[in-house]
Amino acid sequence: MIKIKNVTKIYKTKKREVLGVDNVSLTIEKGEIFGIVGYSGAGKSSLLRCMNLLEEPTSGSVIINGTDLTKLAAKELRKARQKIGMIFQHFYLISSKTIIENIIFALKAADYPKADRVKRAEELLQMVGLADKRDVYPAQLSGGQKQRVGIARALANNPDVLLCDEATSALDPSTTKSILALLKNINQKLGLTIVLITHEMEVVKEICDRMAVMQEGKIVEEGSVYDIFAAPEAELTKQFIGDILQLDIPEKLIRECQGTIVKIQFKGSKAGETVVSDMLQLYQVKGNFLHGKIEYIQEEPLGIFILEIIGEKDEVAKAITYLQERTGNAEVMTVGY
Ligand SMILES: Nc1ncnc2c1ncn2[C@@H]1O[C@H](COP(=O)(O)OP(=O)(O)OP(=O)(O)O)[C@@H](O)[C@H]1O
Repeated sequence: MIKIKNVTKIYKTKKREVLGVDNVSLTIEKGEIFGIVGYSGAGKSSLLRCMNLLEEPTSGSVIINGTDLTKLAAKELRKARQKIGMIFQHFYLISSKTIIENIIFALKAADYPKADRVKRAEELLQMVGLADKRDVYPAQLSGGQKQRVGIARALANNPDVLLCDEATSALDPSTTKSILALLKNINQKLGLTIVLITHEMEVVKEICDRMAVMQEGKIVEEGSVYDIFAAPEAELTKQFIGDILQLDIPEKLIRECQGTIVKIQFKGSKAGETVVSDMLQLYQVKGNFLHGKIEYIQEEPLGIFILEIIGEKDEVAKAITYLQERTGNAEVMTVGY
């Protein structure tokens, strides 16, 4: 559906050249929600804006539904762009127009039949839960409501793709959740492909199917959100995930532990299994839970527990081997005995 092939974007300023996107290739399937994560300056916006040619790639191609946008003449490109909606962190609503007028404006720009514009705009407001705000001005709306208008406007022309540029970064956590839920709902109802860029791993965890991590213009890791959370490979990805899955235990508690401290990670259905109680029955050891949590990613559990194991050296070693075999992911943090 979206194929990015060897896209490079170099910005030429008076003094120097800046490499925004560095030879990125990426395929995003129809109907999926794809997240691109990275710190500020990583090249996320540049890459996203190359997807609808708001930024023209210096080299490489952007193929959407089989059409290479980089090869289109201006008129054809305008037409192709109508099938790519976009929402922004700062909404960009027209302050002198009411909510419905904002949407009608977008319909007009896309040559939507005049007689049907009001009906279509009302339908869109209904879809984003703002039917009652039809005639108010943007200044009278909260940030979350403004973003809902932004979404309605982006959907005006029945796009196939929705590009989201830090769409929730200006919103508080609970409004963020409601906007993400709306995006997910639209994705499922309309089969819309959504690409979002964010610096918040929480956003990706909440709604994305697959993701890529960007650094210095390049993609350093790519895969399903669950697999990346369960086993991140790149150092940067580990940092991002650490913010969510970090289990901090006070130093004092670690010092006071006599046993061996082990961190265990459970994937999928194993998160609910009785691995630890089985281990306690099989080996002459005692166990204390020091910390633990289960995150649900794509509705699949990913559990992390920190456990103190106390007993004779050999028994502890056997118990740890057992945990390793059962979970595939048991890491000794400090050795006790
Ligand atoms: N119009 C421009 N002119 C010159 N350099 C630019 C331009 N736009 C972006 N850059 C540079 O390209 C690099 C990538 O920027 P980009 O905005 O794509 O990153 P980002 O990951 O989206 O960061 P942020 O979240 O801060 O926007 C940065 O070094 C940035 O300074």
